Amino acid sequence: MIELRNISKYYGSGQHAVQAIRNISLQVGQGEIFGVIGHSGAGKSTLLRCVNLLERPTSGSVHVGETELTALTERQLQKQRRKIGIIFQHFNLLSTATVRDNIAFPLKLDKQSKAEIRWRVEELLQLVGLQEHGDKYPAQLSGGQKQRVGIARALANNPDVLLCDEATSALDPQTTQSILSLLQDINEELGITILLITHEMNVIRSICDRVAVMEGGEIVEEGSVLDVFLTPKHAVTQRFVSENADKIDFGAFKRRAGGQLFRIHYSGDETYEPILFETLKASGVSCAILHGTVSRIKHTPYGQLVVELKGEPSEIDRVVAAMNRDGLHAEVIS
Ligand SMILES: Nc1ncnc2c1ncn2[C@@H]1O[C@H](COP(=O)(O)OP(=O)(O)OP(=O)(O)O)[C@@H](O)[C@H]1O
Repeated sequence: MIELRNISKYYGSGQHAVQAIRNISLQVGQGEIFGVIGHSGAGKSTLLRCVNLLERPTSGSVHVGETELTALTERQLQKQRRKIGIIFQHFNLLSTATVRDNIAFPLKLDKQSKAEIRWRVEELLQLVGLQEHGDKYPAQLSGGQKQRVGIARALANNPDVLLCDEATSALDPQTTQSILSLLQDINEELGITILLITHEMNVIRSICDRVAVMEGGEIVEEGSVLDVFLTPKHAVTQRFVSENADKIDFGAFKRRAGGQLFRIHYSGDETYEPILFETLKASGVSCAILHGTVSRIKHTPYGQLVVELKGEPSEIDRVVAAMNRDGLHAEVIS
């Protein structure tokens, strides 16, 4: 649905030119939620704005659906842009217009009839859960409600693609989750492809299918969220993941004499299988659980245990090998 081919972007020229994007190629499939994560200045906003040509790449081509946007005239581009909705960190609402008028704005630009606009605005208000607030002004709304207006406005022309520019960065954690759920519902129910940029791993973990990690204008790592989150390879990715992972203070665990510490990871179906219990039952090894979590990466459960195993070393080796064979990932800590 979205394809960026070898795009580079310079701001300015000559000695003072800044290269914000360095030869990036990226593909986002239809119906995917694709996240781009990076620290401030990594080039995320520039990348996102290149997708609808709010920023024109200095070189390379941008394709959305069947159309190469970089080959269009300004007039043709205006028409194609209606198929690409965008929402912003600071909502960008018209402060002097009501919620209804904000949502109606792109429909008026599209010269739709008054009756059509009225009908569509009510439908969108319902979709984003703002039926009661249509006559209010943005200043009378909470941050989460303002972003719902932004989403309704972005969806007004039935776009194929929704671009989200740090859409939850100005919101508290609870409101963030409600907006992320709304985006996920929109993706699943309307089939809209979503490309979002964020500096929060939590956003990626909650709703994205795939992720690209940006640093210095380049993509340094890309893959399914599950793979990137569970086995991050690049140092930048590892930092993002560790900021979001639950911290374990290994020094705090009281050990029994002769005990050995292991960390056990699990994800997907294995999370709900009694593999640990069954493996231990058949052995002479005892187990104390010192720490445990089950979380979710989008729809996939994953988690980790820290356990202390005690028994004959050869029996412990056998237990660990059996767990690894049966779908857990056990590694010795000490
Ligand atoms: N309009 C501009 N003119 C000149 N330089 C710019 C412009 N916009 C961005 N840059 C520079 O391009 C680089 C990438 O910026 P960009 O805003 O794309 O990064 P970002 O990852 O989105 O950062 P942030 O999260 O802080 O917005 C930075 O070095 C930035 O200073």
